[in-house]
Amino acid sequence: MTARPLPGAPAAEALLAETAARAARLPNPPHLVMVRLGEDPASVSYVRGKDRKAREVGLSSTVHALPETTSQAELLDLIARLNADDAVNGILVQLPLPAHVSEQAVLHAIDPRKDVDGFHPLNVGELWAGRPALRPCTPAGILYLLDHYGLAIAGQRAVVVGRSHIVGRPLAALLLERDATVTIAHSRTRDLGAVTREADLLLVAVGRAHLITPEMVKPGATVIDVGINRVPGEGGGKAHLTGDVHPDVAEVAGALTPVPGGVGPMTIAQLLANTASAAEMQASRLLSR
Ligand SMILES: NC(=O)C1=CN([C@@H]2O[C@H](COP(=O)(O)OP(=O)(O)OC[C@H]3O[C@@H](n4cnc5c(N)ncnc54)[C@H](OP(=O)(O)O)[C@@H]3O)[C@@H](O)[C@H]2O)C=CC1
Ligand SMILES: Nc1nc(=O)c2c([nH]1)NC[C@@H]1CN(c3ccc(C(=O)N[C@@H](CCC(=O)O)C(=O)O)cc3)C=[N+]21
Repeated sequence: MTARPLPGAPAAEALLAETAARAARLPNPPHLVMVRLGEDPASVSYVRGKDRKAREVGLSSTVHALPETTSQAELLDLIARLNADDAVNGILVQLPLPAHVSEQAVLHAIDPRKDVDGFHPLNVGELWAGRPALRPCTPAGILYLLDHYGLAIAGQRAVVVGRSHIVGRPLAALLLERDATVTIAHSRTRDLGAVTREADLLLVAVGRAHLITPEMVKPGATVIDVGINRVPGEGGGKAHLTGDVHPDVAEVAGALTPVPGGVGPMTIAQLLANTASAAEMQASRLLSR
C-alpha cells in the first residue's frame, strides 16, 4: 500500500482564492506589514515568499528589513507606529529574533487586532478558550488542508509531536476544538513510538529529519509532516529539504503530506487569510466608532 499524497498546493490555492474574493470586497486592499531582523537565509526566503503571494491575491504588503543590530527599543518603536497606523491591518515579526531582543516583549507589543500570527497572549488565551480570534497560521492551515481533503477530525485520536508556541500547542488547541482526542508528545515523552502508534491522525512538528519511522505509525493513519530540515548535498552538492517523517512511512500511512509542498504553502495562505480577517474586523470597527 502506498499512502494517499496530500499536496498543499490545491488546498492553498482554494484558500488563496477565498482570500482574494474577501480582499476585493473591502474598501481598500488588506495591508500586511512584515518585519525581519538580519539576513538569516531561511527568514529572507520565507518573508519573500509571503510578500510575493500577498501581492498575487490583491493584498498590499510592506517588508521592513532591519539590521541584525536593531535594538529592542527601536523595534518596539516601529511596532507602536504600525499599531497606530489605520492603513496597516496586519503585523508579522519574523521569528527567531536575535538574542538581544526579547521575543516576549515584541509579541506583547503587537496590537492583538493586527496580530496575524496569533502569537499575542490575548489571542493565545482566546484560542484555548475556544473563542473567535486570529489563529496561528501553520496550525490553522493544517486544519484547512485536512478539511479540503475530507479527512475526519472529530472523534479521531490525534497525536501532536512537538509543543512549541508557534506550532505544537496551538495545533493541539485547534484539534481539541474540533473534537479530536488529543495527546501532545515532546522530547521528554517515554517510548514515543508507543504513543504515536495510537494515532489515527499523527502531526509532527519537531525539526529532526526522519524522526518518525514506519514502525511508529498505525497502518492507515493520516500523517501531517510539519518539519522542514535542510540536508546538505552529498559531496558539496545542492542542499535539499526533508521532513520529520521518514519516506518509508508512505508504505504504512493512509495519507501523508509531502515536504516541501505540503504544510509550508498552507502557512502562507493562512497568513493572508488572517490578514483579510484582521482588515474585515478593523473595517467594521471603524464604521462603528
Ligand atoms: N511548514 C511550515 O509552515 C512550518 C514548519 N516549521 C518546522 O517545523 C519544525 C518544528 O518547528 P517549531 O515548532 O518551531 O520547533 P521548536 O524547536 O520550537 O520545537 C520543537 C519541539 O519538538 C520537540 N522535540 C525535540 N526533539 C524531540 C524528540 N526527539 N522527540 C519528540 N519531540 C521532540 C521539542 O520538545 P521540548 O519542548 O521538550 O524541547 C519541542 O517541543 C521545524 O522543522 C520547523 O522548521 C515551523 C513552522 C512552520
Ligand atoms: N512570525 C513568524 N511567523 C511564522 O509563521 C514563521 C516564523 N515567524 N518563523 C519561521 C516559521 C517557518 N515558517 C514557514 C513558512 C513557510 C514555509 C514554506 O513555504 N515552505 C515551503 C518550502 C520553502 C523553501 O523552499 O525553503 C514548503 O514547505 O513547500 C516554511 C516555513 C513560518 N514561520
